[in-house]
Amino acid sequence: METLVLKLHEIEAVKFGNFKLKSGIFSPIYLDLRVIVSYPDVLRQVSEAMWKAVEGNAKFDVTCGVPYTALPIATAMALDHGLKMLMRRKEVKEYGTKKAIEGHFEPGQTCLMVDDLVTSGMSVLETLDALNAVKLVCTDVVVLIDREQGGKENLKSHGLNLYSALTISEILSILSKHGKLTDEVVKSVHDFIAANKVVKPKVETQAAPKRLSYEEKAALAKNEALKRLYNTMVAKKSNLSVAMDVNSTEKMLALVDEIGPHICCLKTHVDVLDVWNDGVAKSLTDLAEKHNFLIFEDRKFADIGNTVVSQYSGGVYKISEWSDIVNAHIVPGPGIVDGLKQVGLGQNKGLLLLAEMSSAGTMAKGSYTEETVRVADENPDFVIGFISVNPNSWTKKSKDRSLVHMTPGIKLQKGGDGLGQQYNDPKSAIARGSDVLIVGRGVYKAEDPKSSAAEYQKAGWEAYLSEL
Ligand SMILES: O=c1ccn([C@@H]2O[C@H](COP(=O)(O)O)[C@@H](O)[C@H]2O)c(=O)[nH]1
Repeated sequence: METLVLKLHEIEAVKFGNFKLKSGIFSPIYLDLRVIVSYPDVLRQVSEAMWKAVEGNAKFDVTCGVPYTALPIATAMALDHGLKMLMRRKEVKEYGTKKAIEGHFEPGQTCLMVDDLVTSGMSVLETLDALNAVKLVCTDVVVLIDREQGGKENLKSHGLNLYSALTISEILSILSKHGKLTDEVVKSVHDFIAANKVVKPKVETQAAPKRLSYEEKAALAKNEALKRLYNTMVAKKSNLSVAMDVNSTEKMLALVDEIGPHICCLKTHVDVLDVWNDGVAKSLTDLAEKHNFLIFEDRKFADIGNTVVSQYSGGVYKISEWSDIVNAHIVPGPGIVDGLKQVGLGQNKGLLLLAEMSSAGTMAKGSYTEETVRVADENPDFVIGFISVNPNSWTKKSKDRSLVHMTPGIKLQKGGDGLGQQYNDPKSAIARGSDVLIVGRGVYKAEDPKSSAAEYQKAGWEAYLSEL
């Protein structure tokens, strides 16, 4: 440790003088660990010293560097000890994945936070918030230097154990022993530290808002179809919606009868069927009654208000007569919601807005997704929720916690279909804030669609219960 401290002093990562801090106060010591990236031997010694401080004390699945100074340190530690590492973004991008935490992990895994130094613990607590928001569990933090200004106590009060390779007192005593500091400087630093203890960090952690149960959402719901959906989910212990995208009407009806007991909602694409008439519509609504599920026609309306009125209520399909839920893009502007509402509200129907899509390269993201929240908030009587993929990353902007998130692109095995579809497994989708999982080929193309529906029902429901 002596060699490391002398080296840190030599490269001016630890400096003594009279330094104006961000807070405006003057400090006789200044720590600038950013410079160690220019000294690979020091970087390795630092990461090794930190590893020794935490090794055997903390149990964890992954590590996460606190941006920015600690990122190279965490990387060195990960490389030398074969640790899985995550990175926190300070600025969440408006494009791409919009992830605050980069890297692969599973919700519920434990994460060791890696920082360069701790004063009050504020930056660690900000990272803790970001990690907790994606359901990572954190109990331990490792730093190179504890400034002994109250950070350890503050972190403890948030349930975090702090491990440090060095304290300011140890640095002072090593440098003084080697004649690098006068007694006067040592005393001024001790006095400064004692006089500048930070008892409580100014930023309190924001616990991730508790997820509402389906019963709680039902109680808040302002729309009849939405209330019915949640009540059905609770009664059947199912958050599964099957997308029955087969072309044969006969096969569709037979399969729906088989899987009916396992679903809360059937999703249809009426325009892919080979036969459609009032009799088929009647068979479908009879099955919905027999097995107690709602019907969601995935029509994805995208026209002006006047046109969608006809598309929803008229034509060959007369969608409003047999479906409980439809969906729409907001590309045309709010007039599309007004048009659909004119038809559906009086008949207790509900509308989902396509906030995100599961397909690669989707344009439904960023400010477009956020605009759907605004449109939903303006129509609480008719808009019942969203087609979404990663709702936890943007729903904080919504006032209405009753809204439902229905997520397509679900399969027990992650992957794609070669045509842009991107699959997530039920557990990760629910952890990202989804309420209803939409499964198509995973069920209707399975060897035994009924068993497959039962399997997805169980996986989805267990994932939901584990989040409460
Ligand atoms: O973003 C979206 C919106 C809708 N879908 C529809 O969901 C199903 C998914 O079927 P799989 O066979 O499970 O891929 C299908 O009806 C799509 O039209 C979607 O996938 N993504």
